[in-house]
Amino acid sequence: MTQPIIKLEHISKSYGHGDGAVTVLQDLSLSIQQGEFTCIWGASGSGKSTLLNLMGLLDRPEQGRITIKNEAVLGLNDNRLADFRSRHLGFIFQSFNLVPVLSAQENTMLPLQIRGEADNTARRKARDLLAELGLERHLHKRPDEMSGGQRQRVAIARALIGDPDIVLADEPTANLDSANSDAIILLMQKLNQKRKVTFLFATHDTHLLSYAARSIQVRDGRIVDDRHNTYLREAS
Ligand SMILES: Nc1ncnc2c1ncn2[C@@H]1O[C@H](COP(=O)(O)OP(=O)(O)OP(=O)(O)O)[C@@H](O)[C@H]1O
Repeated sequence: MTQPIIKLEHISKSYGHGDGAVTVLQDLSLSIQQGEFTCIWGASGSGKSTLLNLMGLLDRPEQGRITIKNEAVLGLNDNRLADFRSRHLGFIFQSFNLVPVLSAQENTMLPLQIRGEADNTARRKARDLLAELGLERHLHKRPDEMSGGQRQRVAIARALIGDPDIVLADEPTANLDSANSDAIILLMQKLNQKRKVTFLFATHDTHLLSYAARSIQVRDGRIVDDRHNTYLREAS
């Protein structure tokens, strides 16, 4: 088997200090292969967001090793960590996290502008990607002029615009109705297959498990089940 794109080894994470400390993840180890489409699921409070935040380098564990793309990332200082994150990782959040005063196109091009890419190149790439996601008629709309499903598509475009190796999505469908939830997961699945981007999404919605090639169940900060899905639901 090839080297995993993400490797967590004996990770522990707690919040708070002293007597008030709560251990959320305990001695957790996990490997994700390049190109996998994985769902992390479990009840509210089981530790899914904490796990995703550690893999996304948004937080650090007290113990353990994290290796992403062969880099021992916990050894990086904050600047190099931020640089690694912007080059290799994309994020999608349940509340979309779009900038309210910017259009769909401007929201999408933001990560490229932060990287210093020329404005007209960033604008063109954002337009092409939004068109690929079916939003060609909404380029100039602000988030409050779009539906929840459309906003989440813009958020997906923003996560993908920088060509990340890995996209991490925390409850990406929590604010969507069930038809839009299915459509968003199918879109992520299609992008995973077409672009070979590694996708991980966290959910408490077991209905979405059938779309994931691999599902990992977390309970009380531990992995209690990890399986590959042989009857994958795909777009027809
Ligand atoms: N910043 C924090 N400070 C203190 N406790 C926290 C913090 N973040 C999370 N926790 C606690 O850690 C545990 C795991 O939380 P986490 O958000 O990872 O779970 P989750 O499975 O993603 O839940 P949800 O589906 O509700 O988002 C919970 O008991 C939560 O209360």
